[in-house]
Parts: sequence; C-alpha cells; structure tokens
Amino acid sequence: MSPNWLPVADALAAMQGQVQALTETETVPLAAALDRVLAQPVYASLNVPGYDNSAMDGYALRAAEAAQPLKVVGEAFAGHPFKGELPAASCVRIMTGAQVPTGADAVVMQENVLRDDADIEVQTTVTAGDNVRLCGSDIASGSVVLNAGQRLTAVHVGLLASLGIAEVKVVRKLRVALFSNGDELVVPGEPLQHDSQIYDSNRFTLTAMLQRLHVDIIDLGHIADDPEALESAFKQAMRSADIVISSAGVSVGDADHTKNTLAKLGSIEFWKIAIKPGKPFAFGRLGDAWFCGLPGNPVAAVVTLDQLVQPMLRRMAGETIKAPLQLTAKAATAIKKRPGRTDFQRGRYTQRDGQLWAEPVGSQSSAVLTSVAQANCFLVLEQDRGAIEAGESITIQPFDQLLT
Ligand SMILES: Nc1nc2c(c(=O)[nH]1)N[C@H]1C(S)=C(S)[C@@H](COP(=O)(O)OP(=O)(O)OC[C@H]3O[C@@H](n4cnc5c(N)ncnc54)[C@H](O)[C@@H]3O)O[C@H]1N2
Ligand code: MOO
Repeated sequence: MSPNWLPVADALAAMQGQVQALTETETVPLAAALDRVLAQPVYASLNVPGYDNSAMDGYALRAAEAAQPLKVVGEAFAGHPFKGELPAASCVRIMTGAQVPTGADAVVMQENVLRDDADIEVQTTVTAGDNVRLCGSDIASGSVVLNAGQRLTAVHVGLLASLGIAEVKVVRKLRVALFSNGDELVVPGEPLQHDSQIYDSNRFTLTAMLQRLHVDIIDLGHIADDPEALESAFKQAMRSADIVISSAGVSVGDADHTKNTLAKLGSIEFWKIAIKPGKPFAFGRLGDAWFCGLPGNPVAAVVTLDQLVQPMLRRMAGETIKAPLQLTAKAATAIKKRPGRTDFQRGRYTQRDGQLWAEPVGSQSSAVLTSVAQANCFLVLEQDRGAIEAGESITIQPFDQLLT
C-alpha cells in the first residue's frame, strides 16, 4: 500500500476537525422548519398534555368506589370539561381526550360497564390511574424538548406544534457551489456531437444527493479541461459558497488540472484516500471556503460524496453527527477484495432465517452506475482485508437518505 493514501477514518477525522459549524442563524415558521437544523435548544413552556385527560371513551370515577353502582352525573368532552368536583358515589361519562374531572382518578372503558339509565355497574377491577393520561406525562414544562444541532424531522415539527411554538431559530442553509469538469461532457437534452462525448451525469447525481441535505446549491455547470476556465470557476465558486465541490480532474492525467488550480488559489490539505472507489479525492481550502474534489468516475463521485463529504456538510450545517448505521451480515458469495483500501462495494442485503446475508451486485467498476441503482447497501470491506469467502462475516451499510 502506498503510504500516501490516507485511511478513510483519518480523512474523516481530519475533515471533521478542520471545518466549523456555521454561526449565522435565521428564524423560520414551523411550516418551513422540516429538515432544518436547530440553532438553539427548545424548552417546553407548558406541560403536554396540559391536564389529566382520558385515554378512552367511558366513565371517569374514583377507583375506590368502582365496586359499587355509580350515578352518572354529567359529561366531559374534549374541549368541554365537566364543571366542578365529582360527587361521592358517582361518575362522569367521558370521551377520549376530555379532561378528567376533579376528584376522579380513573377511567373505565365503556365496554367494561353495564349502563342502566342514570347508573353504571363496573364489570372489571379498577386501579387508580387506569386510562388517565397525566398532565406533563409526554413533555414536562421546563424540560429540554430538542437539542441544538437536531435536524428536524416531521415528528419534531409535530412536537414543536404540540408546545404551541410557531417559529424556530435554525442555522442558515449551507451554500454549496458545484461544477463538473471535462471536455467530453454534454448537458442532457443536447445532442452528442461525436463518439467520444458523454452526458454529464455526475452533476445531476450530485445535485440530487445534495438536495437531500437541504443545502442551497450554486450550480456552475460544466467547465472545460482548461486551466483558465477552471481558475475562473474556482474564483466564482469560492466567492459565493461555504464549500465548493467539483467532479473529475483530480487524477494524474495530463488534463487533470483541478489539483494544481486548488494549490494555486488555496491549499491542498490532502489528496488520495485509501478508499475504493474514490482514491483520488482532494480536500483543501479556498479562501474562506472548503474544497472537495470528487473523482470523475460516476460511482467514485457517489461514494466520496456520501461517505467523505456528507459528514462534513452535516457538521458545517450545525448538525450533531451520528455515525452511519452499520450491520453485520454473512457474505452470501465469495467476494473479491485486495488489501490496501477500504472497499465500498455495491451490494444487496436480505434477511433469511433470522440472519442478514449480503453480496455484491453488478459490476464493481467505478464507471458503472447501474450497480449502485441495483444495490441497497454498501459492503464495507476493511482496508487490510483480502478476498472474502462465502459465509464470512462482513459489515454492511444500508443506503442512507442520499441514496434512497
Ligand atoms: N495513472 C492513473 N490513472 C488513474 C488513477 C491513478 O491513480 N493513476 N486513478 C483512477 C481513478 S481511481 C479514478 S476514480 C479516476 C479519477 O479521474 P478524474 O477525477 O481525474 O476524472 P477524469 O479522468 O476526468 O474522468 C474519469 C472518468 O469519469 C468520467 N466522467 C468525468 N466527469 C463525468 C461526469 N460529469 N459525468 C459522467 N462521467 C464523468 C470520465 O469520462 C472518465 O471516464 O482516475 C483513474 N485514473
Ligand atoms: O476511485 Mo477510482 O473510481 O477507485 O476507480
């Protein structure tokens, strides 16, 4: 193995260590809060539920009196409570969500009650607290409901609404400039002029993956393999973005100008990672912006954005980072692998007889995007590992939000 290839964990640690979370914030209404990152913790200013209420349609009563006939003295509906205290030897007809009357300490489901005009007979044993949802049992007033750094899901938005919160302070969106590089590239929709042209698929794949991260994308199109054109794209990108991402031109070919341009306008932090695919990944500084140069091979671009750039983007966006979900599976077939790089092979996992099984799918060439389309996970094969036999344990990483 070349000593210059940085292990994946070291690359991730270096990127995480260097970038900082944005400090600018904005306040957004709840309806626009989905997928934004909280800039400060949210405290509950009230109890949820705000009062003891019934979990069932039935009768509110005192558990200690449940064995005797009880007189129905009134009704309680959600939003329309029973007024006053429950008299002795009586009960209140109550609906789900209605406030439990003062004095009552349990609710009996109507299915467990015999009703005869104005009286009921309870047909079951009753304990105080039965079918009562206590005030503050979901959220206690004064408690932290969500921490700063939380990316808001639909359920988080619902929690905030349940507290009466109409707007939240979030970290401003990350600005990501993106361009692809290569004389062979043609924009989809335009005709290919000759045999050695290809469609610029990477810019569309990467844009779509970035959309899942809810960043603002500054699309600079595709740039020719020309140092001057590249320099001007770099300059435009670094003026407008927090992070600049490019595809292709990071290898050692005569038309691979990305690295030199980065060195000229900024600095290269590292280049060449022990990852397969994606080895010629470049990371550096461009003025106030960060730069990630993804390799041109379509699968390498996908893997490096997902595995190396995504955690860094999340950190810059102010998010508290979680390690990706990794599971242990058994290899369903033998798997080709050479020691030297951590492989992210495209695979499929299934569950059979209580056991996860996984195997590579399609071609493992980094030019073959269809294998990613057929896969549902990465087979994460450790750097020092060699060929794997069927039945050996392997680590899999189910595709995350960027790839599903
Ligand atoms: N002598 C060496 N050659 C190569 C090495 C190496 O270490 N030594 N590394 C190989 C690896 S690994 C990769 S990955 C590629 C990376 O190449 P570049 O990032 O410089 O990209 P290009 O050479 O321009 O293109 C590679 C490949 O990808 C296609 N491509 C480029 N852009 C797009 C796009 N926007 N959409 C779709 N496809 C794209 C391009 O046509 C090439 O086929 O270098 C190896 N070579
Ligand atoms: O990164 Mo390259 O895609 O390993 O072939």
